[in-house]
Amino acid sequence: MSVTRADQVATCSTEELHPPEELRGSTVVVKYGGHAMVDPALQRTFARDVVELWRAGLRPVVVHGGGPQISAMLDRLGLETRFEAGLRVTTPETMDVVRMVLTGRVQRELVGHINAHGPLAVGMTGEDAHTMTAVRRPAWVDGRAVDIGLVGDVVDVNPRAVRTLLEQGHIPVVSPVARGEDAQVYNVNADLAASALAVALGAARLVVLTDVAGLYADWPHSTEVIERLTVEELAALLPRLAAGMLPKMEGCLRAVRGGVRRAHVLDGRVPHALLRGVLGRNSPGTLVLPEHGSGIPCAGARSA
Ligand SMILES: Nc1ncnc2c1ncn2[C@@H]1O[C@H](COP(=O)(O)OP(=O)(O)O)[C@@H](O)[C@H]1O
Ligand SMILES: CC(=O)N[C@@H](CCC(=O)OP(=O)(O)O)C(=O)O
Repeated sequence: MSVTRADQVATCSTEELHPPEELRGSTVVVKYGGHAMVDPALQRTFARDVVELWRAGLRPVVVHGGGPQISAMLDRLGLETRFEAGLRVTTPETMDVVRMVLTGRVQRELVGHINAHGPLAVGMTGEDAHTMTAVRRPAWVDGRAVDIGLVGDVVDVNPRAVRTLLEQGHIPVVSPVARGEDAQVYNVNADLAASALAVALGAARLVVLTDVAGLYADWPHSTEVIERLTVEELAALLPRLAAGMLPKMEGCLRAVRGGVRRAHVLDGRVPHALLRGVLGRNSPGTLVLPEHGSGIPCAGARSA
């Protein structure tokens, strides 16, 4: 599988990895998952890649996760961690911790790593300038709606603040917290927040960095990665997906259906996966494409 080839990007620069013409000036939304932030060195490499994309003339927007970091803090505080269908059951007490860890810690660290290269990154949350409006959502478990507390689904995005930052040459780093019409603050899954923002910004790409090589065709029994699939194929597969991949692939589906030209799930543990995924020609991972017939899930699978 192409993980070894992805490693080779460590030696590449944007001189060697030119953005395709159609990507110049385009917005690329990058979702950086908490599980991919495995060590500070990798986070610094990620930040450098984001800056390389910016230098190559693209307009990157980072939406970060932090699920494992939130769970670790809840554990330290003696609070329970529980997920339903890949979404955290969020009490008001949990919400305080979610907000504190995401915007007070994870976002600050990423902004710091990017700004080691210049005054580029500006951190914000979906609450700021009413960028994301959410409504309370249940989790669907075995066809049944389960109350999971203060979890929100983004129903409206006002991209003005993010656009202004992009126009001024900044790199927005967005925490997945949103405000409701009821002024309640909601915990939003980062994959779904990234997807909603990508659609509202008219992004050319949604890139999702996680801790696996892509969408496995038969997880957890095999590590065969589905290379590419269409939205129709993904919609058919979605009900069979397990937690973790469920919100991620739902986010990819919503993004491509909403006009994003491609969504790409990549292994964020591989150094420079982002640069290779956006600028390289034969990137590993799983691609979700709009056109019918551009991929067949299992026939397009390869082993990790
Ligand atoms: N079909 C699948 N293919 C790959 N990973 C899967 C699949 N189904 C469930 N998973 C799980 O989803 C996880 C990635 O989601 P998650 O833990 O939420 O990561 P992140 O922090 O990047 O959002 C993987 O580590 C794996 O355990
Ligand atoms: C509702 C919900 O589940 N929210 C997520 C928000 C963070 C997130 O999505 O982080 P990852 O991308 O690292 O999983 C949570 O509380 O964990």
